[in-house]
Order: sequence, then C-alpha cells, then structure tokens
Amino acid sequence: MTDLILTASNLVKTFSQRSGKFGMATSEIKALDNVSIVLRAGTTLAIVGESGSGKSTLARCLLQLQPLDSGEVIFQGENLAKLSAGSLRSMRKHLQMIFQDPFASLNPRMRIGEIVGEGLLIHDMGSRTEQQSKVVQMLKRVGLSEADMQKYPHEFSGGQRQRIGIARALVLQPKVVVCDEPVSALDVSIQAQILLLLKELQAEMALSYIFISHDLRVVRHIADDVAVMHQGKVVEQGSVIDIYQSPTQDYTRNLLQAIPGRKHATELHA
Ligand SMILES: Nc1ncnc2c1ncn2[C@@H]1O[C@H](COP(=O)(O)OP(=O)(O)OP(=O)(O)O)[C@@H](O)[C@H]1O
Repeated sequence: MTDLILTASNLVKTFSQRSGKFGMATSEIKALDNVSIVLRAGTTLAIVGESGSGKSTLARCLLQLQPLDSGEVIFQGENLAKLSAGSLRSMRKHLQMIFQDPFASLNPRMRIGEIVGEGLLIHDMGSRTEQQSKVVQMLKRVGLSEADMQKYPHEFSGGQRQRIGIARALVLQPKVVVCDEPVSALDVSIQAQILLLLKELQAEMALSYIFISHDLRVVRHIADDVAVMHQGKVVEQGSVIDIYQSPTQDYTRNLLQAIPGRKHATELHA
C-alpha cells in the first residue's frame, strides 16, 4: 500500500454570519463538519462538490492558512496545528498552493523572476546564484523562457499566468501541492495543456496533489482518488474508478449526471 503523506481527521470549522432582518442576529455555518481525508504519497486526491460545499475552506485549513475549531492535520508524522510559528513557516515550503485565478494571485508590480524566486529567498534556499538558476530552470520546465523573468504578469495570457503560478509553487520542491480550481478560469484547450503539465511534473518531482474542483470532467483526467463534499461533509470517498462507475450516494450521482456529454463510465478510462 502507498504511504500516506497527509491525513486530516475530524476537521471542524464554523463561521458566524449576520442574519435576520437588519443583520442583527448571527447564525453559524459549519463549513467543515467532521471532515476526514487521506492523501497517498505521489497520488492526486480530488475534492469535489458544488459551490459552498466547503472545498476552499478545507484547502485553507489543511495548509493552516485558517485556524480549525477542532481536528488534526498530520503531515509526515507532524500535527501541523501543534507546530510553533517558526516550525510552521519552515514546513510551508513542503506544502504549496496553486490558485484558481493566477492574475489575482500574482503581484502586478513584481517581475516574474521576483515572483517565482520569492519563496526561495524567504526560505533562504541556496545562494542568490543558485536561486536564479533554479528560477530559470523552473520557468523553462513550465514552458516559459529566461527572458520572461524581466516581464510583469499583465504581459502574459491566462494559461501562461497559471504556468507562472505553478513555477512559483514548484520551485520550492514541495511534497504536497493544493491546487484550488487551477484550470477553471481557463479555456478548455488550455485546461488540457495545464492538466498535462501538472501530471508530468507530479511524476518528475514525486508530488502529491490535493485537487479542488467543481468540474468532474477535469477530475477524471487527473485524480486517483476522490472525496465528494456536500454541506461541509465528505459524503463519499474512494478511487476515481469506483466513484465514477458505482457511486453510492444520490448527491454524487447527480453531480456525475450534470457532466455535459458524459460517456458511459467504462469509456472514461479508455
Ligand atoms: N470567511 C468566511 N466567513 C463566513 N462564511 C464563510 C467564510 N468562508 C466561507 N464561508 C462559508 O462557508 C461555506 C463553505 O464555503 P467554501 O468557500 O469553503 O465552499 P466552496 O465549496 O469552496 O465554494 P466555491 O466553489 O464557491 O468556492 C459557505 O457557506 C460559505 O459561505
């Protein structure tokens, strides 16, 4: 059996929100209601569900970007919530994120070389010369060039910006990458190129992905395992083949039926 690189157990996260006629009352939303997931080393676990089901909250809580009410996230044997601020900071290089909207997540005033190299600088990884050469190598690997280092984000297309987002995350040689809807803002033909790139890089760099998506067409191309979220709960979890061929929950069946032009399950893996 493959080693587990990350496990999350019984995660609970509640938000308060104003409600009632004049916003005078508050109500609580359980964005994560006892969520448990496991990520096998070197594989991709997709988190799927409708808007508002809790996917992004799960991503942020796994990376400790948002505090949990309760539950634990264990990465390589360490409970992340128990780490000191300093240890968590240094752990972050192993746990990276790729965002949905690469434009919003790239600082418009920074050159691409600075954006991709920033993490290496923060984590003090190698000399300046080594950092520069890692940035060049990574940019080339994602299909950009050394000359692109001098440019700004607005000079690139959506797909190229996502390549920059990928380079920024992967230059740190992380172990786990949380990809939060990484292709949903892109045209379908560009989506395929980016998914292929993510798959190639996974194999080359032994990466484990948590891949958040509302789009089950995309998920079947990239994931090994799937966790289906509904109203803050994981309602179904299993291999892509099991979930696509024999879902046990009505909610999952409805999500699958919503895929446009869906083929018979046996054709999905042809
Ligand atoms: N900072 C916040 N304050 C209050 N409520 C929040 C906050 N963040 C998320 N929520 C609520 O928690 C629930 C889960 O939201 P979340 O963004 O995690 O879902 P999602 O599945 O990622 O949706 P989407 O695909 O639309 O991003 C929603 O009801 C949302 O309104």
